[in-house]
Amino acid sequence: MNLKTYGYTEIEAIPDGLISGRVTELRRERFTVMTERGEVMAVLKGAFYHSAETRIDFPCVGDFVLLQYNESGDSLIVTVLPRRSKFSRADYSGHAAGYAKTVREQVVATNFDYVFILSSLNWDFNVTRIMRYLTQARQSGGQPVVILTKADLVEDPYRSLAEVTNNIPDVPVHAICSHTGMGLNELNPYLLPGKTVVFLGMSGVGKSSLLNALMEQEVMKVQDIREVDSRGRHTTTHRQLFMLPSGTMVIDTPGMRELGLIDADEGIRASFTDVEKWFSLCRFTDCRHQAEPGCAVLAALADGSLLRERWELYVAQQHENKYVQDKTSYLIDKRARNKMIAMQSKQTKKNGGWKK
Ligand SMILES: Nc1nc2c(ncn2[C@@H]2O[C@H](COP(=O)(O)OP(=O)(O)OP(=O)(O)O)[C@@H](O)[C@H]2O)c(=O)[nH]1
Ligand SMILES: [Zn+2]
Repeated sequence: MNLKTYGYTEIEAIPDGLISGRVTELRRERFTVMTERGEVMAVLKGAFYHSAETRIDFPCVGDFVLLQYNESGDSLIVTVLPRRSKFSRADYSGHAAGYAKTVREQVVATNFDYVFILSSLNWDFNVTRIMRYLTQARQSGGQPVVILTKADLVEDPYRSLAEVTNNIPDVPVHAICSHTGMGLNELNPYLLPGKTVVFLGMSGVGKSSLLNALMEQEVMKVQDIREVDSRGRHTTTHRQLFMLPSGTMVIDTPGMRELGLIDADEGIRASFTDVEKWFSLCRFTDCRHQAEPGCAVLAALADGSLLRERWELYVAQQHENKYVQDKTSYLIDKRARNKMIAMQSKQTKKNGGWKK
């Protein structure tokens, strides 16, 4: 096995006794690592737990690492090599978002080349949301590509496609259908050997379906969603870095999926300083900029110093933000609930199982 297949570029010198590898899976504290000697199981060297300042320093799926190879047991990961791109999410450690004492950063995927921003062409289609993801994608260090899914569900996918292109002319946009294979060949230029892709997008947009289509087999269970409310359910297999027949890798971690819901508040703020600067000039500090007397926003709109389209885009983004936040807290609650169920069933097992 040549690790170059996995996108590895040699660093200057690997210290004696160590070999390099790429993390393909992470379950609790155990790692599956692809190395030149094949796939190995590994754990972190103890020093990690003492020296790592935050969880950012811990390896995650996609990372290139150096490890002490162990023929008869778990190998030991000693170093994480520098990352060229990464996605991280806030780690609320099981607390509700508002109550978490310390929100730590947790890295969920690294060393990818492309970020496929998936957005469904069904009724849920929303350019503003795509732009939010774009902000996130750009911050990650990967190259964004917008993919409009479920092209079979609309009469004219190219109208929406044009709408996206008009708003973000510098990013490639493709319309696809994972069921019929329509448009999939347009993705070939990105799907090169040794390259790595991550998918970013709301639950139910068709990430699993696209992965299955590209794998040319079902590796990820797709469950029916009700198109009415677009809520999808997925059962993730445990593999997290997939090797496509084309030699391209796709990283699909649970964390990456949650990221599809996380608030890109900062990104929005940074791109709307021209709008938010008016807020401090309103007479009331809690001004909602709707009909309040002395509202600087309304005045700026009236005299043209703030463009109406700009204001509407801002309001739309805020709206979307709220929706995403609600969905995020739903997920956090769900995670906490699952944890509790797991703990309870562990306890039940300890006590000799369910009484018949
Ligand atoms: N009509 C149509 N439906 C699709 C297409 N791709 C996916 N779907 C459907 O959309 C639903 C959700 O698809 P998934 O692939 O599970 O979506 P996901 O993004 O993985 O969702 P999560 O696992 O919740 O993150 C399923 O019912 C799919 O059959 C498509 O190209 N056309
Ligand atoms: Zn105001």
